Amino acid sequence: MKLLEGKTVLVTGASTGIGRAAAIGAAQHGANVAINYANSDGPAQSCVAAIEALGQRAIAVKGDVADPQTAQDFVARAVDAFGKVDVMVSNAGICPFHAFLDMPVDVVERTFRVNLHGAYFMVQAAAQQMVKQGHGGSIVAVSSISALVGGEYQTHYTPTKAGVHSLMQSTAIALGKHNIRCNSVLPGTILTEINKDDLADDEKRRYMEQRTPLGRLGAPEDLAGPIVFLASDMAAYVTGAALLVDGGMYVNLQ
Ligand SMILES: NC(=O)C1=CN([C@@H]2O[C@H](COP(=O)(O)OP(=O)(O)OC[C@H]3O[C@@H](n4cnc5c(N)ncnc54)[C@H](O)[C@@H]3O)[C@@H](O)[C@H]2O)C=CC1
Ligand SMILES: C[C@H](O)[C@@H]1OC(=O)[C@H](O)[C@@H]1O
Repeated sequence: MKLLEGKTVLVTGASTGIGRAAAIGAAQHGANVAINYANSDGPAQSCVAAIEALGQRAIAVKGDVADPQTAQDFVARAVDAFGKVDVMVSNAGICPFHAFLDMPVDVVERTFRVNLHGAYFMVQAAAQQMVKQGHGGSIVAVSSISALVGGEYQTHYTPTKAGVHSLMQSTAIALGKHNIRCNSVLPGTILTEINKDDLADDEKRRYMEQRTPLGRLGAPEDLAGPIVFLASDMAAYVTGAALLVDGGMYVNLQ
């Protein structure tokens, strides 16, 4: 069964990792997909090609989500290409691991701007378009297990993920009257570019694996199903929710 047949899905930060898996997962479920990306064109074009190989349409739009204008441009380009916006997956994020006491100001500010401001303006731009269209929509934000627990080298990052989770709770209220649902996914530790260096430390990686009741760290594709579900009408009465996708890591105290 295809859960997103005929829908237009937008995904930010979709040239790699969880965003790419979500974009391809949406296409596997019948959606046309617009992806936002920040850096090199090659990975974004590869994602577009993977979607087209599934028989769906795709566009890639370059832009830094920290700039509010990027959100307006991304939504406008998606509407030009596909006529509407049904789903926004706000995924783009950074996590430059760093100790707290000597954290550089520019690292804090950039992390806040990309992860939290970026999500805010993307969600707002998508919601403005959905309200104009008048037939509801679904917004899924990629928050984190880090919205619920801390990290010694993530003092600038975990507040942004708590903020994204909180943003979905408040926008669920603000947008419910328009039948726009807002939910977040809270991934645990997923093997992607964002933590490649951090998990190159074998001891740390083994520790994280051992903390996970399912016995392995996650793959980007582990997020595709939960994101597609929340985006789809299968979740028609789900809004303001946060879905942990962490192999059980959060509940594993001892
Ligand atoms: N990998 C993990 O263990 C977890 C990741 N997350 C979140 O998942 C999301 C995706 O990250 P991953 O797939 O893991 O890593 P990733 O590094 O593969 O993906 C992040 C994407 O965001 C893009 N991006 C970064 N800054 C951007 C900007 N200013 N404008 C537009 N795009 C930008 C990157 O180019 C990249 O494609 C992030 O929000 C991250 O915080 C949440 C929990 C766990
Ligand atoms: C980047 C980290 O490995 C990852 O990011 C998160 O949000 C998780 O909590 C992991 O720490």
